[in-house]
Amino acid sequence: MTAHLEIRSTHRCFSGTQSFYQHTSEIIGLPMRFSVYQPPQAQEKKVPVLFFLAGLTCTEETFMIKAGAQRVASQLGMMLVSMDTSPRQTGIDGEADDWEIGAGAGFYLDATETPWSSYFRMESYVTKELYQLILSQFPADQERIGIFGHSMGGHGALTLALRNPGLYRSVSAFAPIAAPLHCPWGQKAFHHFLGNLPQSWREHDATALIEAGYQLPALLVDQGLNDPFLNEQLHLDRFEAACQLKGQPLNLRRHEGYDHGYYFISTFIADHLHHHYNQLA
Ligand SMILES: N[C@@H](CCC(=O)N[C@@H](CS)C(=O)NCC(=O)O)C(=O)O
Repeated sequence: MTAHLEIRSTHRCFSGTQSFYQHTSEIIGLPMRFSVYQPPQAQEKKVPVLFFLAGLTCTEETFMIKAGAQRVASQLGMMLVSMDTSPRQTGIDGEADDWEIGAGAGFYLDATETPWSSYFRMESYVTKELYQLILSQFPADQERIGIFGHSMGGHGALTLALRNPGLYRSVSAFAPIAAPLHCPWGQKAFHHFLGNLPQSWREHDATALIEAGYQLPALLVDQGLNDPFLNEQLHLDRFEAACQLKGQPLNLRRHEGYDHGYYFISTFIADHLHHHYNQLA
């Protein structure tokens, strides 16, 4: 069955097309929004696809507006897909009251705890429904699909790729929440969404998954050293140590002076697109 897509807006961009969509998600049970950049090459053939998972407080627009990724995506012929960071207007009490949990903060996992479990199923949404929708309704090359993300979305990119071997053939991250078991953002999200089950927390922690023997394609991770969240929330040192221990290839680049935001991301976005392009070749 072909899902009905409402086109909210569409724009010519670097000879390709930037569009914003809404559809009724079967997995979430509510309308969801996502965005797609189709490079000019997509008019003639199937192209590689990169899913970008954004961070706390972001929407399906943030990456497309702020990262400046379309110029290089147009040159390389890569499709870009981004999605909202959570279900919205679920009716769950207090859903939008706290920017660290709930609306804008779905953490790319399937909640098992009430009341969140009724709607907050971002892992299944991203890895199953949206993935299949992009393959079935866009000129996407199913052999060349990658994933990347920022902060909460960096955590999402790493964990979804780790938990679904073979689904994404290239992976990278900007300032990811790399060991959520050990930081306030992660502990709060896991407590609300997964309850107090230590094993299920470990199954959504990139560092713990690497320690448990899960593997990824060669990784690129960029991190600003002027990022106010680095020490308390991101814990890249733990992730780096796990990768070294397990022989996981990791190119972790630490950049003096850069902070957590999209000025940092836009500076290094071209390197990420080239990383994915080469991995997917
Ligand atoms: N709202 C938070 C900041 C949240 C934040 O930094 N979000 C990051 C992702 S974790 C982001 O990408 N924000 C959107 C933006 O920079 O445009 C605060 O005021 O401290």
